[in-house]
Amino acid sequence: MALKTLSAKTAAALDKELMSTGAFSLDQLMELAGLSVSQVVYRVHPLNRGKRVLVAVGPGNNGGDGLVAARHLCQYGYQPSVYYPKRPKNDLYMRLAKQLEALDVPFVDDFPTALQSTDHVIDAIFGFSFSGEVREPFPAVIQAMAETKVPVTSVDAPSSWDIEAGPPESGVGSSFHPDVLISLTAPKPLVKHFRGRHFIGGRFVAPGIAKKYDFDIPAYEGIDQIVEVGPEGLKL
Ligand SMILES: NC(=O)C1=CN([C@@H]2O[C@H](COP(=O)(O)OP(=O)(O)OC[C@H]3O[C@@H](n4cnc5c(N)ncnc54)[C@H](OP(=O)(O)O)[C@@H]3O)[C@@H](O)[C@H]2O)[C@@H](O)CC1
Ligand SMILES: [K+]
Repeated sequence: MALKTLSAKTAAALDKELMSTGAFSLDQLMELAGLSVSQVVYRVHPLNRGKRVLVAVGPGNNGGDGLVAARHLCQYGYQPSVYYPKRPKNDLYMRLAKQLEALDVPFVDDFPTALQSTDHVIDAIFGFSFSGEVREPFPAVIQAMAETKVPVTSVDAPSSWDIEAGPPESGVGSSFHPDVLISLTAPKPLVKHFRGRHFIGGRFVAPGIAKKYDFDIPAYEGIDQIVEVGPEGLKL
């Protein structure tokens, strides 16, 4: 049986609820989301496969998850570098960037060049609030991720895919098929077009909230922040 999915609209409503009646702060949710992303990378790409991880960071909370993941990966012994071309002047994102600077994590300006000397990529450009055509400077970044042979892990959604409909039929993103996807709290409808390794993360949802929004909390084991599920979100 396939796991239930959350539309973009429902995912945004759930996010709001977690931070209102759920009493979480955004920092808390992002920390746990980013921690789960770092655990996926550790699972699919252990240190002995190469320590260099390039993180593509977008302007919203999906990007914030990427910044948090970069920090945890650095603490695990990886050598992350961060491409972060659009930096909103928002206290939370500025603090996350500063925490990386304190760890001497390099920020790179040229994504396609950085891609030539990395072992793994994290796509934290857009999540459930993405819509429309990809705007500058991201089309070339998405294209580079589509063409590279380096494995790519996408956070919550393959960036440029429509949250409901999946990959665009033509143009930017139409040939972007990441190797790994981590869906946060629950898969989005686009997952039916995804054929790689699929994980669920974001171990912070109370059963009452999952019931209200009609999705399943996966069976996390032990101290894991992630659960691997099968193609299309089928339970393994
Ligand atoms: N509850 C959970 O599970 C949690 C979820 N979390 C994470 O939050 C993510 C959702 O974050 P989010 O709502 O901030 O939006 P996100 O997807 O990062 O993108 C918005 C940015 O992209 C931009 N943009 C949009 N379209 C564009 C285009 N065509 N071309 C170019 N730019 C475009 C848009 O720009 P704007 O339209 O405002 O100009 C805005 O700046 C979610 O997927 C998950 O990863 C965790 O952090 C916490 C717990
Ligand atoms: K993404």
